Amino acid sequence: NEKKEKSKPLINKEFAAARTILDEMELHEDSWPFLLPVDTKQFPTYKKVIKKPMDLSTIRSKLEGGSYKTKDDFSVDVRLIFDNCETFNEDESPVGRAGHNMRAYFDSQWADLNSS
Ligand SMILES: Cc1ncccc1N[C@@H](C)c1ccc2c(c1)OCCO2
Repeated sequence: NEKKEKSKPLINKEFAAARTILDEMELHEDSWPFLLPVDTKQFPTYKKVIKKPMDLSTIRSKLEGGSYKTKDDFSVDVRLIFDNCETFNEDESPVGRAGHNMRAYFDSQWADLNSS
């Protein structure tokens, strides 16, 4: 029977690439809704509706803290931000639009990284 494939450690090149994409996303003008965890006192229904909250500061802590074993683990958390955004926000709202813009930006950066 197949030995379970252990996930590879996030090698330095992958770590550096993920960090660069994260740096760029934090600087994007549309990142403001995603910089910090959603304040559940400000949005009391958020915790009930969104089962796995995620934001850029949490991803930063996980990346710097070695929580991601592969660059794809990192991308799963990034996409979770935008999926949560679509669940909770109207497409035509400021936050909804920002989420679509940020997802498109990430997808483009991610494609470049994976084509290089
Ligand atoms: C990504 C997201 N999804 C659902 C709800 C909130 C948020 N973001 C917060 C930062 C946020 C986004 C927009 C805001 C705000 C806070 O506070 C008041 C005015 O508008």
